[in-house]
Amino acid sequence: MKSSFVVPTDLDPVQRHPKAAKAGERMRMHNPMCFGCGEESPNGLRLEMFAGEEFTVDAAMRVQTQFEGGPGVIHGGVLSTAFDDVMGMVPLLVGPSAVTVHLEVDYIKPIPVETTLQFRASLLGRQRRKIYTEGIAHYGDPTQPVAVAHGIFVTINAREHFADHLENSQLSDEYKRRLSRP
Ligand SMILES: CCCCCCCCCCCC(=O)SCCNC(=O)CCNC(=O)[C@H](O)C(C)(C)COP(=O)(O)OP(=O)(O)OC[C@H]1O[C@@H](n2cnc3c(N)ncnc32)[C@H](O)[C@@H]1OP(=O)(O)O
Repeated sequence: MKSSFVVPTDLDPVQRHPKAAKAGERMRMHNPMCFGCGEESPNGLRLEMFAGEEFTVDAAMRVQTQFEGGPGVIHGGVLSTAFDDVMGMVPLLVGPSAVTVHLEVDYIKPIPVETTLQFRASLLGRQRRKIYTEGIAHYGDPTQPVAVAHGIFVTINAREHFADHLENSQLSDEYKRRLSRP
């Protein structure tokens, strides 16, 4: 079944945040311990994200043998994790931190292990705190996606949102210093 994801028509205007990464620049990790993009996450995907033109984010992921789900092909949950993280960087082009409230994936073709997937995430629109995004994954030809995802991210006040959970972070001391309540 194809996606039933609906973007509202009464969207708010958006502008690229003046401090957002420029096209071609690597985007900053939101958390070094993030399973998706954190450079210090011991077993994470370690995705490197690059800002694209307008409101797009690009990333590549080698499908390691340990990502196997069905015999010889990627696990669907690993793919959705990658989508979540790549699309989760789109709000940072607009400005605010945001977290996933809705994520859906259409799996179009089996994706063999030991291939390299290219991701492109795009902003579909913003309405109040909701940021609507789309992601595609392909092997090199964006017109032939092997999977397509849609996600809604809701902006948060990171200091408040994570305040009760900092103790659990693998970087708890660092976060308590940066984000704890005054
Ligand atoms: C250090 C830097 C870190 C930076 C952090 C960067 C992280 C990126 C990492 C990757 C992303 C993740 O994995 S994030 C991890 C997974 N996600 C989460 O843990 C989020 C859990 N959910 C929540 O905590 C909560 O639902 C919040 C805070 C997001 C929203 O709650 P709230 O503040 O009470 O707001 P609420 O009124 O409910 O919702 C606001 C608007 O969103 C809509 N909305 C809410 N849920 C949904 C939904 N499922 N589908 C559609 N729409 C929804 C509401 O209708 C409303 O629209 P309207 O009334 O305006 O029409």
